[in-house]
Amino acid sequence: MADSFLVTAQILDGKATAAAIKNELAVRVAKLAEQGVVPGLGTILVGDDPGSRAYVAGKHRDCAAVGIASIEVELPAEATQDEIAARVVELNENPACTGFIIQLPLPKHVDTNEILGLIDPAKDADGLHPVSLGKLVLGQDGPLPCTPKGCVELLRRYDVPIAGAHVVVIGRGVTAGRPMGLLFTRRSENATVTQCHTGTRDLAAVVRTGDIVIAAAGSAGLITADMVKPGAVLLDVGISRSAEGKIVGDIEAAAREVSSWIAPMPGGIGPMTRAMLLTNVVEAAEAAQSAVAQSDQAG
Ligand SMILES: Nc1nc(=O)c2c([nH]1)NC[C@@H]1CN(c3ccc(C(=O)N[C@@H](CCC(=O)O)C(=O)O)cc3)C=[N+]21
Repeated sequence: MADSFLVTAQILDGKATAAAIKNELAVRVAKLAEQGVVPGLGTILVGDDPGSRAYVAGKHRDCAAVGIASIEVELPAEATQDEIAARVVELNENPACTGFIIQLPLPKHVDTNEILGLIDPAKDADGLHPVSLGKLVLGQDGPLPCTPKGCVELLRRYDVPIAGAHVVVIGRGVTAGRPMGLLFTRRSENATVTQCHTGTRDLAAVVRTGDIVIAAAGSAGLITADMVKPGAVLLDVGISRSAEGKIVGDIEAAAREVSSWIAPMPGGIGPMTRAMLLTNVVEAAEAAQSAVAQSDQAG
């Protein structure tokens, strides 16, 4: 009954969940340390966009909290393709760096795909290397893109059912929308996904069919309350800034009154994305360590 949802949605608290995940990771990092392994996250930041700088700083704070070492590479906005490529190769070869990311977007004069393709797939912490995305398509194990992985993890930790749900994704960007559809349609998630984008003819009609609506368009207030099926679960992934510099999501505030659960922006998927980056770094270090232990045993 629609009326039963005319109450404010319960919050999928990404900040609290990310904090719990970080506590779990700290234990795993301590175990690795006992075996002499210290995971190290590298970041490459090009230019001085204040938003990007703040995200990268947040990632390094997270690392410190969990016991992961961090390696910060910064380049000016004018850095050439070759200069950026050289720093990627450097991190590929640096044994202290077990995983790294290139903060996106890169300046316009840079060929982003070429740079992403230079990352050693074994050190791809973001799951955005073509090999990692290919593995996701093929159903092979590999690092998963952090934002979609964070969406699945948040829903799981609140016992929101995913299997069989109709998930409507709005957006097809490489970090969020595109891999979102790939993740939610895996056998292990088993959702039915409709991927919407700027070419979608009647967005409102499609969104209204969603049991779970994941808004990753980066268009402030795009999803309005009237588009939401009563009782739907909403994940707000889009990030824009208002004229006053406030963070605004893709989902208008009034939509909370019709939904059952919402991951708000901020406080929802952003912190989960960061927690999944740490998770990818720890998982890769654990996999490398157990491979070493096994070959030691084989003698
Ligand atoms: N290679 C690459 N990988 C990324 O994962 C990546 C990227 N490039 N470029 C930019 C986007 C954006 N992104 C965010 C992560 C966390 C928050 C986050 O934690 N936000 C807080 C608010 C932070 C604040 O107050 O500024 C929140 O939602 O509560 C936001 C945005 C990762 N991205």
